[in-house]
Amino acid sequence: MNQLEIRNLSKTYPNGVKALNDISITIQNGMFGLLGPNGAGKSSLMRTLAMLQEAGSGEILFNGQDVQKKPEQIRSVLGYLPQEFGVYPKVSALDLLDHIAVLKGITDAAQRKEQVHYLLQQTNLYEHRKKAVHSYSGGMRQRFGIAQALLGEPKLIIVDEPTAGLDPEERNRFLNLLSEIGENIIVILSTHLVDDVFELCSQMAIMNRGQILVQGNPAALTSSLDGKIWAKKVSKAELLHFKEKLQVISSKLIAGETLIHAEAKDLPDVGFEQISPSLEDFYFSTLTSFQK
Ligand SMILES: Nc1ncnc2c1ncn2[C@@H]1O[C@H](COP(=O)(O)OP(=O)(O)OP(=O)(O)O)[C@@H](O)[C@H]1O
Repeated sequence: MNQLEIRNLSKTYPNGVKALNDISITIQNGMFGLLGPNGAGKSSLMRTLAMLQEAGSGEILFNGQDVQKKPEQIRSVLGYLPQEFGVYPKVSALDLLDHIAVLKGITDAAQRKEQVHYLLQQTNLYEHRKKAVHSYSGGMRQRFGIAQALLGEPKLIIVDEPTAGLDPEERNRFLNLLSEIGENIIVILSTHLVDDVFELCSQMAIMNRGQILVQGNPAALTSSLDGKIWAKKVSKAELLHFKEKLQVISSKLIAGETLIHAEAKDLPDVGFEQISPSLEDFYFSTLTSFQK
């Protein structure tokens, strides 16, 4: 079992933005989802864990080893798929993967060939291996991103917003691939897509303004709201009224009508219907109570 321990991690950028504010969390094998709105600090945490930037203070331990004191030890067991993978040169997936494998220190040619071929197959890119990566679709590029992150058999994979811009079929294929990988290593998935976390992750945390607000198992966190979520379709005027009067956690336009979800122990008002909570309700409930 691998273990990543983050202790009292803080990071302030030179412009004064405190992107990480005393974060402590322990993560073990499996898929770990990190949810939070734009600007919450997810990417800052991912980049710090991937050792692309230094933390201001705090400790990161991987399997008991202090990562910041011995960065080369974690680099050798780390795979990282950034939010934007940059521009690909006009070379084939096969050649590019082979080249990245060399950079990752896999110097034995036979071993490299075996790993590159295996990963192209695992990510369903084998038949497209001779095509240039820059000609790939968004989903294929993301799968290529995972193939390169998996080179060197890492024990920790960090994936930042991987399904943004993918169509539903490509998204499914990508998520299935991630969940296969997540069985034996730690996979940290940073996203603002609540569904991705619910479908895939056994553990999760919600982050906002540089802090971890809550962590746990997605289904258990969701059921902590059992009996407390109420829904009603409302007009614009009613929306304002209810926002003042009740703990409205979300409002959504559905087929031209506004559907609100409110959190309350008992029936909040006439016309509200009790519904089973979703992880999205838990997410909005957490963010709403934090903002108050
Ligand atoms: N290099 C930087 N210099 C200064 N401020 C930064 C830098 N990178 C991020 N920030 C700021 O730090 C805060 C956290 O940003 P971060 O990108 O980590 O959030 P995020 O949760 O990943 O958001 P998003 O989903 O939009 O990527 C934001 O206020 C952002 O503007």
